[in-house]
Amino acid sequence: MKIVTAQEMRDIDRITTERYGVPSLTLMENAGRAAAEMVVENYPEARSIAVVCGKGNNGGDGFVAARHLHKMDRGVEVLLLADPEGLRGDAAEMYRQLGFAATIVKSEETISSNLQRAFAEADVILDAVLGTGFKPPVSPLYAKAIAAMNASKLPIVAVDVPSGADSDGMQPQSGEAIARADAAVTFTAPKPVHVFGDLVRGKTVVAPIGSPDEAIVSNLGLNVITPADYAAVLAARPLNSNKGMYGHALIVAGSFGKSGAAAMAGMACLRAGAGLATVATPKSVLTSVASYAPELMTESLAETADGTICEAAIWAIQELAKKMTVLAIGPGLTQNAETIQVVRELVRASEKPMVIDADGLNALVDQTEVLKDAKAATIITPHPGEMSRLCGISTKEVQADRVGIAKNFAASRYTIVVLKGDKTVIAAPSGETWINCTGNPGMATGGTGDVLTGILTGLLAQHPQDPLLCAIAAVHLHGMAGDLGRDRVGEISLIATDLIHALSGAFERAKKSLQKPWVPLN
Ligand SMILES: NC(=O)C1=CN([C@@H]2O[C@H](COP(=O)(O)OP(=O)(O)OC[C@H]3O[C@@H](n4cnc5c(N)ncnc54)[C@H](OP(=O)(O)O)[C@@H]3O)[C@@H](O)[C@H]2O)[C@@H](O)CC1
Ligand SMILES: [K+]
Repeated sequence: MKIVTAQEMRDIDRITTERYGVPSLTLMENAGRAAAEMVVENYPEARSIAVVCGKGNNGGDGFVAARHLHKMDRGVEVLLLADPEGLRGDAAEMYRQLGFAATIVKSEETISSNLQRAFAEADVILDAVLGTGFKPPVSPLYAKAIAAMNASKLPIVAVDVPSGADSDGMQPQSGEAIARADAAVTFTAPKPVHVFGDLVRGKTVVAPIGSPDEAIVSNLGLNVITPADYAAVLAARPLNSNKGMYGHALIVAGSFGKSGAAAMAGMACLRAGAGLATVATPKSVLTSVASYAPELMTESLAETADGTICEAAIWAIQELAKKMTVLAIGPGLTQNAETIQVVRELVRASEKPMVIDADGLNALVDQTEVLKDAKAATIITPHPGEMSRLCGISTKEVQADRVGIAKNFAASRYTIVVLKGDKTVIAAPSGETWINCTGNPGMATGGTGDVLTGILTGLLAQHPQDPLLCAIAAVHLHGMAGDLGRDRVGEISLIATDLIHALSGAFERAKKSLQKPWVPLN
């Protein structure tokens, strides 16, 4: 789904009205109704809602939401931070249609006490003070309203953007003049703040309000991953399926002391739906990898004195690869000099799509040109530290421009880059760029990268012709599995195998969300 700027959103709304004949009042009606429905769905127990409205169209959405909440038998108090005579256009019309009296709160002296009084009787606040039309700094009256909302203990649902936030901001935002938000409902398409702002603690959803897909254009060149973007990966299988239809993945991984990385990648690959998964691993660790799960096939490789894959194994791996649909290389390999040579040779010679991770990437430092000459599609999955080594810059520099660095590398090395971390960036050689919003800090634990490699390889085994589709699906589902695992065991206790166990739930959640009118970003 495209990310659009505030100005692009205004253009989209205008074009929807002018070219497609959808009245702007209808857009506002749909937006406000979606906001009301979001409140009821997220807080079904809430009986009383305080709707705080500014004087622009964001406030207009608030009036519509208030009318619908009232119809849904909720107690509603509208707090209008302006003179009703000052309302214009659609907002003025929706104010007329409200059907009950609003509380006018426009004095700086009394606003705090007025809002406190209203919030004492409410269960939820709907924040419709400022949306995409906000120009900093926040006026003193609105600042007091935002401070009162933030000081309350109530959950806050943001209409469009949290009030006081910069819709177009590409970095995390914070500050007293920005409303905190526990959920947000935005319209038509997300704005940069919804993806990069780190302002909404819970769910952010995008509600379609009437703009056709053709009207949604953006020059930002950034997309956020939603299940609809990888629906092909979620499709039901034909009844006459056999395992040969879903690919055979070869995962070259593991070393003495790091058999778990190989096992986890293999199991995640199977759970992602690969028809068959074979883990090729040094001879001395084969038994521990194989004992992890009976479904996993294993191949024993010649090894160095340190228990890592040795150069003599290259021929065997290449022979194995001939029978495979896709390859993954990297988890738990170590940086043994001989093992590095194995990686370089495999990447150079592979004729099958390939996922390269972890020590597979470390082996390519100063050798990244080899990616450019690869015979088949490659997907690399570096964390910021690995990316910094590949690019020869500091991790800080990588983190300061994650999108730019990933895009440049993808375009210059003809590889798909999955730059991991909070808001994983996926960049394709074509310039197409995606951002992921699923996942949580609990996933900062050993092995979650191996699980991602496994999921990605498993999807690639099934869709070897579309590596970008597999990359966006794998990253989104991996984050979702992390969220489901977190919900079960908590952020602190989450470990990588929890993600493997939660992967089936992630598939189900993604499939279910295809049926819903609102598109969840996280
Ligand atoms: N057809 C559409 O367009 C649709 C739009 N939709 C909705 O409209 C929203 C955008 O509406 P918008 O453009 O009216 O801007 P909005 O966010 O309400 O803020 C502007 C108001 O705030 C004021 N203001 C500005 N800065 C300020 C400050 N620092 N401190 C204090 N005040 C400040 C500014 O005052 P002014 O500067 O004009 O005096 C003006 O009154 C969008 O987010 C979505 O929710 C949906 O209904 C779908 C259809
Ligand atoms: K708002």
